Amino acid sequence: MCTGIRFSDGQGHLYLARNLDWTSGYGERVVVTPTGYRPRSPFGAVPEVRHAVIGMGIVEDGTPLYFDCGNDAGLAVAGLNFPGYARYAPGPVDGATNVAAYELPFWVAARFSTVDEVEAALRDVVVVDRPVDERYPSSLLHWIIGDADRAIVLEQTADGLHVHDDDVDVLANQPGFGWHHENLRNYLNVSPEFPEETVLGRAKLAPFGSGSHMRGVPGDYSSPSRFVRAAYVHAHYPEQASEEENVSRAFHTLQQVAMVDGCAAMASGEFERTIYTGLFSSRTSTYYWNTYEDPAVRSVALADQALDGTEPILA
Ligand SMILES: C[C@H](CCC(=O)NCCS(=O)(=O)O)[C@H]1CC[C@H]2[C@@H]3[C@H](O)C[C@@H]4C[C@H](O)CC[C@]4(C)[C@H]3C[C@H](O)[C@]12C
Repeated sequence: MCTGIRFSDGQGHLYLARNLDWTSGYGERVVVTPTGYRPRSPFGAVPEVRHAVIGMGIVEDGTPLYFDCGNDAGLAVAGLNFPGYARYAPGPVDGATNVAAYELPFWVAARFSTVDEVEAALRDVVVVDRPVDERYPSSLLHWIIGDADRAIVLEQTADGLHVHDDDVDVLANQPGFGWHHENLRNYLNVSPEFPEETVLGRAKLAPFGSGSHMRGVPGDYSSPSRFVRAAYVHAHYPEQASEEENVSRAFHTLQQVAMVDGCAAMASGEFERTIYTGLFSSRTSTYYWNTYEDPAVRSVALADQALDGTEPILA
């Protein structure tokens, strides 16, 4: 499973981070796409690269396939599994902006600067089931898209394309965002406060300690539970000022919903684990990540790459 979060430092910078939870990786690396790259966009949705893009992904036959990425304008996006709900058009629709499912993150980051711009462009968009090749059929995803001000969630289901205002800045997997948001109303009782001593019959009861009012925040790895837990931790994390503090914030928050080997099997019997945690910071246009095997955080800054090239760079 996967979980994504968006936040800001209060100084106009975006941080968008995600866990990628799966049984194994795809050989993903940090991929930088320079503005000189000429996209082979199947329906012409990405005619050019207006903004240099950095994120985690693979490069298939010269085409960058991003799992999550950000751009030099401070906009970022992450794709999370949405099986059972995501439904793409079987082919391009006349008069629409047809975006192949695999290029959706790239379409966002290469073309736009703000969530407002993406939201306006989405009015004409149809997400199309056009795989990049036979090796990689379209993945069934939904997407969180964020800038320094806000986040939206994009879901294309049987009844069309939906854009949700993500006012909790969190996304997990199934079911849809609307369900997850409504479900938060089951958790109005949880808070970070230290509980008052209480009286039950003739007994005076004191709390066991701090965190007692968090009782009820679900601890399991299911998507609804991760959504609630991430929303709780994320909403209560105090705003941070420096880049280092915000990087620390992202990794600590996502650690709360990270999957540990051996705990949650898929139908195949293989266990899911957090393959990597990735973070895009618009303050420094840097991608930070760590992996299940190596928890040390590494980083690649866009500014250190040759941004005048014509091919995606495996950084
Ligand atoms: C498996 C990843 C999602 C992880 C996740 O959300 N798991 C949830 C598990 S569960 O259902 O809720 O049980 C997704 C996220 C981004 C996806 C990749 C990106 O979309 C880029 C390409 C797109 C190609 O069509 C398929 C390969 C691929 C390289 C995708 C493989 C895979 O589907 C990825 C890596």
